[in-house]
Amino acid sequence: MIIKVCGMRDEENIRQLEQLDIDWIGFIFYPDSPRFAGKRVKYLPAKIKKIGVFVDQNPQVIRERAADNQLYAIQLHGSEPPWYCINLRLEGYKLIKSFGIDKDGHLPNAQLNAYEGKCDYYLFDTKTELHGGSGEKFNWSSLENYKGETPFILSGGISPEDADAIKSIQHPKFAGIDINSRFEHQPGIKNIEAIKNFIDKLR
Ligand SMILES: O=C(O)c1ccccc1N[C@@H]1O[C@H](COP(=O)(O)O)[C@@H](O)[C@H]1O
Repeated sequence: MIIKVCGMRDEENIRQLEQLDIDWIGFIFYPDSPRFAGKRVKYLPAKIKKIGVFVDQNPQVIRERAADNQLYAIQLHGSEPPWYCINLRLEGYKLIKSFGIDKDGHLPNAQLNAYEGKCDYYLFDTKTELHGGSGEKFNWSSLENYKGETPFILSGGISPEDADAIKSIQHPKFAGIDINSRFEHQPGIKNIEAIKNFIDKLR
């Protein structure tokens, strides 16, 4: 299972996180986020794959942030259309496209079909007025209705109490989790002890 910790921006906090057994670290390059990492992250851990989060931004900005921050993948949280994903993938980027699921757990099936084959991963987040980072969960039982081919990352309000529920997810396309605001002291500053305990329960 891929474990991604998102919304990092503080050098000391990143250095602490890199000691843990995580796979991906996420940096938010959307300036309106309280977790905005700036243009260049101050410290880039060598052994962890670095993911850049963007919201309806100019592809040239994505190219610059990707080059400056050694990004492994681009995570899109806006209304970027399928062709936008195709073009970035043609340039060689791995692509993660986020989809908002409403709290009742209705999957946006027409949208998911439209992006099939155009992304490396889908990311299922809770649909709110924010683009992400709401700390709110959707109804995970709806995941069993996902019949697509693209592997998915589960996101949206995952909290330290969720380890057992995550371990019980059996879906063949379940690839990993993305944790964020529920593991923070304040936006962008993670509670390393809470993340460590959570990973110990998951692994
Ligand atoms: O966290 C943010 O501020 C943010 C802003 C804009 C787009 C995405 C953002 N974060 C992503 O949101 C999900 C869910 O986070 P949470 O667990 O509900 O806090 C996660 O994938 C973050 O990468």
